[in-house]
Amino acid sequence: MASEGLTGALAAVLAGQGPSVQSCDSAPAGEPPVPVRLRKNVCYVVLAVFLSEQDEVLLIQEAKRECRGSWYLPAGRMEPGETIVEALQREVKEEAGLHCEPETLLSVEERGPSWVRFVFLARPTGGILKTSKEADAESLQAAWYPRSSLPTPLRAHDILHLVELAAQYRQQARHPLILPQELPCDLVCQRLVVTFTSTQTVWVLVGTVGMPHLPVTACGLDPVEQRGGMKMAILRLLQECLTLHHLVVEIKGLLGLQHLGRDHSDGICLNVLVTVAFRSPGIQDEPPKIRGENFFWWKVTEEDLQSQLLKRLQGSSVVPVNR
Ligand SMILES: C[C@@](O)(CCOP(=O)(O)OP(=O)(O)O)CC(=O)O
Ligand SMILES: [Mg+2]
Repeated sequence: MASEGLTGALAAVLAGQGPSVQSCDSAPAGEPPVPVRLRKNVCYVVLAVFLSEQDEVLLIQEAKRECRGSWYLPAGRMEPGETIVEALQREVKEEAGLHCEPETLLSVEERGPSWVRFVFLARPTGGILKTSKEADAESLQAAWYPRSSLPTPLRAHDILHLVELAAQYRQQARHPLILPQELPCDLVCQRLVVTFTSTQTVWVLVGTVGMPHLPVTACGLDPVEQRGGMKMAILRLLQECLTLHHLVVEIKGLLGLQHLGRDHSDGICLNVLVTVAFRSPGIQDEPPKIRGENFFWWKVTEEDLQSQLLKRLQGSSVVPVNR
């Protein structure tokens, strides 16, 4: 992929899209990564934050034995064969009685590659709010509560931060609207936009195996990568080409997310913005040296692309992961 191909791929990723994953530049040592299968070796969860113009939050009252009567945001585990948005709409309909449309990803949480939760800001588009008369195994009821006085008990307090994220996003959108791109993927993997910046110049790490491309790292489902979280796969790829001990690596967050779900393609590709910088202060005009032939630094010279990338970097204009 000559520079115009790379330019197109980077522009697509910055727009929340991106090419489908053809291969990986880094994978866990040993066995080739096993294809992911929902409800077998990976669990994906969807969760919706509805925040009305009156600053009210939609909560559901849980019916499950282990948390019966407690309140939570509409959320649930994805089922095989559905897209992420279909899962969100199904869970909201089952638990709150409403039809909805997602507005944007607000956050992605992961406890290693086998458990990933997609948090959306969403808006109701119809349906009838579920009352206690329609209580069933999915939920006892749903109700709107002022954000300043949510009901108790809550199933878990992790939703308080998510409600806050929604309120902040409504107040000032820190990133563009980002929704999953429906593209098939067999693995849990991450496409990296690894950047090095120096006085308004930005370089991006490019993989050279095959056509030049934005590098992709496969996440392992083994206990080591589970414990370390998805950042392990990013650090593994960077260690293969950079001397990390004199660099600071920061995983900024998501630019996009690719998943299909239909036709047994349960994998996901997270498009992740990463920065590398030298630990020692002082202006370093050139990016760190790359070991081997499998990667190079591509100086982004196309003006519009460079300014888009610098803007995203300076504003941390990404979907937070585990934050
Ligand atoms: C897993 C949660 O994020 C909540 C969503 O899972 P549910 O227990 O509500 O699953 P469903 O029965 O499919 O609705 C809570 C957690 O501890 O992660
Ligand atoms: Mg649920």
